[in-house]
Amino acid sequence: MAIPAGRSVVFVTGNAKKLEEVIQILGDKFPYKLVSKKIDLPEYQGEPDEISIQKCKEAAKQVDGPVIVEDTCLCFRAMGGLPGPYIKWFLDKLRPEGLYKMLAGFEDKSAWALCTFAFCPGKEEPVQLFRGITEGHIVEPRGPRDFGWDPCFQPDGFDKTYAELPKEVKNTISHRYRALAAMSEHFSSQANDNGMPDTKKKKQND
Ligand SMILES: O=c1nc[nH]c2c1ncn2[C@H]1C[C@H](O)[C@@H](COP(=O)(O)OP(=O)(O)OP(=O)(O)O)O1
Ligand SMILES: [Mg+2]
Repeated sequence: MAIPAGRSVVFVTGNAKKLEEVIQILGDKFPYKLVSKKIDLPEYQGEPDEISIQKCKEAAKQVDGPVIVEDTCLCFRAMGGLPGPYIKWFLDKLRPEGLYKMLAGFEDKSAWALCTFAFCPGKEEPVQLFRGITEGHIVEPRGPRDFGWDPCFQPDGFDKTYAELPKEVKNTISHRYRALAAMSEHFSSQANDNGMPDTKKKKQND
């Protein structure tokens, strides 16, 4: 579903750190103006895709226009993917230390972070999903405490936790970066199809 180029899209989130990363990652790569709106949407239950669709439909209803929402899961392999979408409550009660201790009885400390962006052009319209996954391990917390479970997630290929990594590094390998790359790519090619200049096509025709 296309929206006219130059139009704005509302990113609905109650999480200021999420918003900060989205702005840093997108830079000027996104063809629409992103306007943020702080609404604490309900924490739905179910499979990640279904949660993101419900969350996005509710946002579109409240905003009554094009919206984007995002939902983040932290999934422990030894626990069949849990806490997954319920990580917010686990983090809230257990802090990163407790998340690490949850895996004490398991040899497998591997985990993946899943980010799902959902876009809906307006209420009663279908929702489109864009996903990003980063694999890693749950470790004893290290690094600054300014963003959620970052201190206890160490992405594969690094000896630092998300919290210890410079923001510029996290933002080029993260679950959020990957999901945003998929979404940006989709909208950029769509913007091109809608008459915006496409340098590649032009060159081929020259
Ligand atoms: O990159 C991240 N690094 C560390 N922690 C993170 C990250 N991304 C989300 N988080 C935390 C926030 C919340 O405790 C839970 C996801 O829950 P989630 O519902 O997606 O976020 P939220 O309720 O804070 O904001 P929103 O209003 O967009 O739903 O994991
Ligand atoms: Mg939430």
